[in-house]
Amino acid sequence: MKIAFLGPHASFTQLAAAQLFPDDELLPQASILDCFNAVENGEAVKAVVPLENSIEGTVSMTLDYLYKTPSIKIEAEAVMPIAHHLMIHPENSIENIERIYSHPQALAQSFHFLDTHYKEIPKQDFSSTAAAAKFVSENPDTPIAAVANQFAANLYGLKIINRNIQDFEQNHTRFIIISKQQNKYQNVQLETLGEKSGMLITLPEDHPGGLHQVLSVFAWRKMNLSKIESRTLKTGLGNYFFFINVEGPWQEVLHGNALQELESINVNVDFLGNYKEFLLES
Ligand SMILES: O=C(O)C(=O)C[C@]1(C(=O)O)C=C[C@@H](O)C=C1
Repeated sequence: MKIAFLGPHASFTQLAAAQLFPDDELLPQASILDCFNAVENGEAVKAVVPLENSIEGTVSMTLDYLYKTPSIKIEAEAVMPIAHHLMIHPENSIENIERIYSHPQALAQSFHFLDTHYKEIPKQDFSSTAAAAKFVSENPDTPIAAVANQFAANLYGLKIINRNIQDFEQNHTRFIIISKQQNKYQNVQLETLGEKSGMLITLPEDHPGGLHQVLSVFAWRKMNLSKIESRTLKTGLGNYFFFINVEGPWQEVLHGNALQELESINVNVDFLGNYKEFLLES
């Protein structure tokens, strides 16, 4: 089976995908959008993409494409510890470094470290941590560094200058498996952390108590929400959709009726699936 992931090789997303799909063919993609497109056009059956980080919060691109591509659902979540290292080409010296490249999430997760120790050096966004490491390895004559993981340093032959530069010790990223089927991904080798449902909700129009009405549908059924995040609809300031997680197994009648009740008050619901959350190794 073909599994797309945000590449290139040695990205954090690949480390997650390799643990979730050890026997499948992993297809590196240049961006999160390309991962969604690969699933949408059938080039890959599933994809692994980042959804949320414990320091930096939601990966907004993933949320946006979940909203924009209603045919794509979630099969599982997987949480992985994240450790960032600053690395250079072994022929270079850190004293000469003029620019630090990485994925915006990684630069943000290491912001205070980089600001304290390398304040004067400009930081530049790259499509992934691994792409930044690869670029550094391919340009030995350019005085640049990358923030990436240990596997990227090994694969691209880079020298680690500073280890574990993430600003908080507890740094975890939540990845999701997306696909067009509403299959339940199972894996008895991995530790299961829990079960939840994901949905995207759009309110009909702005009116007093609109969100309260939605929340009350969950509240009186004792459906526990573990996440609610608003994201701009891009149709004008103040227009949002909501990503909601409901904890626990899906109960057809009770929970199914909740969705019907939401639709009866003209709330648009895109149910993304009921799925398990797994724990991965770093
Ligand atoms: O750049 C990578 O290596 C990725 O896999 C992306 C990503 C992200 O978007 O959150 C994944 C995990 C880390 O949080 C940093 C970057």
